[in-house]
Amino acid sequence: MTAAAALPRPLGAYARWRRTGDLVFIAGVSARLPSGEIDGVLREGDGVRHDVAAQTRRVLQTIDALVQEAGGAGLADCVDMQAFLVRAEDFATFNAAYGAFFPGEAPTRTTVVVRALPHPDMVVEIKAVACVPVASSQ
Ligand SMILES: O=C(O)C/C=C/C(=O)C(=O)O
Repeated sequence: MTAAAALPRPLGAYARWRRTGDLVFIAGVSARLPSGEIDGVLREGDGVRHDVAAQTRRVLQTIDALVQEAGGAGLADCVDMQAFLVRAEDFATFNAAYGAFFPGEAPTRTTVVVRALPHPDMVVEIKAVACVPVASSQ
């Protein structure tokens, strides 16, 4: 399976990524799977629990694949991230899951808490900017 086939489709009229010069802009990514299901959603009886660590890992794996689709190496090319959380109390868990992906130099990052994301089962979304020199992506 190619990386492109394993990626979720956009939910609307936007590109998953766009390049301008050496910069690749990655549209906001959630834990949505190519099947349309959302990772990290645990149904328990009548209730539902959202695993922010699982969602964060899935989001970063998807960003990694998108950077590769754009011709880059993956997450290591990311220079900036903006993260959106639905619950401020998820920050520590989110931060730990996120940090495991960047043991060395990390991108700049801004995290904000929002009232809601496009689907009620999404608790984290991240958008990214990667630097992928044109010469290295051809
Ligand atoms: O791709 C996702 O699952 C996240 C969705 C984002 C949007 O639809 C959007 O930011 O407009």
